[in-house]
Amino acid sequence: MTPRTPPYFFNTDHRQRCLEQLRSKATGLEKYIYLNGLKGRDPNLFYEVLLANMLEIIPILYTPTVGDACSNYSHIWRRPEGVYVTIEHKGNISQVLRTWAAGPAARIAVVTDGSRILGLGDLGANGLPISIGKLDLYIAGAGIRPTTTVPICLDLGTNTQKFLDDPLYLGVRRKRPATAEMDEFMKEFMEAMREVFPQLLVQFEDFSTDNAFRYLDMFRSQYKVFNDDHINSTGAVVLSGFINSARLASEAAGKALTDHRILFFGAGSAGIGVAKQLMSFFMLNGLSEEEARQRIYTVDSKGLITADRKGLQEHKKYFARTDYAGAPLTTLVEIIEHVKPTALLGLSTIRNAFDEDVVRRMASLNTRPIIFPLSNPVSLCEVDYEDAIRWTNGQVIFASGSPYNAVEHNGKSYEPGQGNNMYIFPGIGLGTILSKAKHVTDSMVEQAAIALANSLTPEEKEADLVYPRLARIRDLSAQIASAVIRAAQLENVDQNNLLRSLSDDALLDYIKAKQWEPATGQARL
Ligand SMILES: O=C([O-])CC(=O)C(=O)O
Ligand SMILES: [Mg+2]
Repeated sequence: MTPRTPPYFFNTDHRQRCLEQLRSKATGLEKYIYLNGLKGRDPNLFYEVLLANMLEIIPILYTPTVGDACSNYSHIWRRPEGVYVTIEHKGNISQVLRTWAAGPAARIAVVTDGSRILGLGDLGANGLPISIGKLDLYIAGAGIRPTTTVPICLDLGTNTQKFLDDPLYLGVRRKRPATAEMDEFMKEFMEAMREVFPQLLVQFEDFSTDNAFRYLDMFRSQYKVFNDDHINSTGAVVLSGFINSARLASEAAGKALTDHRILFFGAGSAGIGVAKQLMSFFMLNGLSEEEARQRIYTVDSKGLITADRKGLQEHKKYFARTDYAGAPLTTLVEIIEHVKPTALLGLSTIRNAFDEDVVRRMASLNTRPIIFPLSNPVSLCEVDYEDAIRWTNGQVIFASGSPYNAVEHNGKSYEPGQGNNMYIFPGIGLGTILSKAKHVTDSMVEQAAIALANSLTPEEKEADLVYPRLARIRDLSAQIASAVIRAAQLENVDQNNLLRSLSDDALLDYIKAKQWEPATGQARL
């Protein structure tokens, strides 16, 4: 028998009680566990509390605390809350997927193989919370119905010995398979996904970078799929923040937008992927591809990447400089002196790589230096916001991958930007779902970035922000979705003709009307 709701429930606000319980927890991880329990007990209430308190709760369910949740998942695990497809399921993957209740109603899956969770490396089966956290953002941020979401972790083993030795490790106790075996698994997986969830959009998340590129290439024209990391969403979100930052910096310096020079610290496929996306900034401002390429410099652990370096990896060749022939430039300060960048972007996962010397050099070269330390979570960030503000006397235009609080400096309050893909992927997903697009194209991603850049309110511009306030994420997601839908229509990949006949205003209203809301406390009782 279900116990009766106690009478006091009716005249007190249980959401307030939940918040108090949440706030009583001492650590981020405890807060995560509390929220997870709440979601298990009463999902509707969980989403009500989340929607009303997004700024407080998103950093717990998502970056940075989700990083701790993943690292410790085998130890904090309470109940099944997603699909594990393991390497041992090969041959039977569709049967495993059928165990998820959504079935044909499913619209969106976030799929990780746990091999590169944030900047934390190979976490194996502990990666599932990243899929769950992203889907909670789809639900809260874009208004996707919770019952149509599918969090998936592909458990193919892990190469992290610590987990293989952990008696409580949740995953399959083996090393990761060779490429050919994994490719076969992925092909069966994608085919099974289509069979079981015919309307599904798949977001690949935190695959190790080589695989991220390979699987996107392999599946993109066949299935509805995109990559949330540097290849698609992160590139788009950085492009968007850069468009607004460059405007602020150019206004302050009285220089043309095309004069910017961007230095990328970190030339893994993340750095190179974002660099390629940032070329659109210059091309949107009228430069040729070659001119755009010339405005980008890349740095790896050996220093400035030049074309004459022996044994240069393939993915680093495109941006390798041919205009420098001196002795190799190895320290970041030296490189900054040589390049004179207007913007410094970090995708290195090296904590504090942008030290005082580096930041002060950037400030001495630029009235308003653009500094984006993008590595996640905070423990891997290249520079803390407070330091960047102090060392530039408040002049820095800053966006980090992980969230920072506002900072007081000389009696003034400064707000950081968060250049995190969470601004973009909910809108890309919503637009793709509503337009019933067959594929997610580059142009849909680029238009999402431009829509985000254009979404600043006069008040946000006045406050010098480069990203809109996260509290508006539902509205932002609707605007982004609208741009994504129009791009899908232009490329003829959409399959919802009704939307073609709508004016822009009517389309926005249509999108907003589709956004799911949890029932309010009163309505549920
Ligand atoms: O999850 C985040 O905060 C951003 C992201 O996709 C990553 O760092 O891989
Ligand atoms: Mg990611």
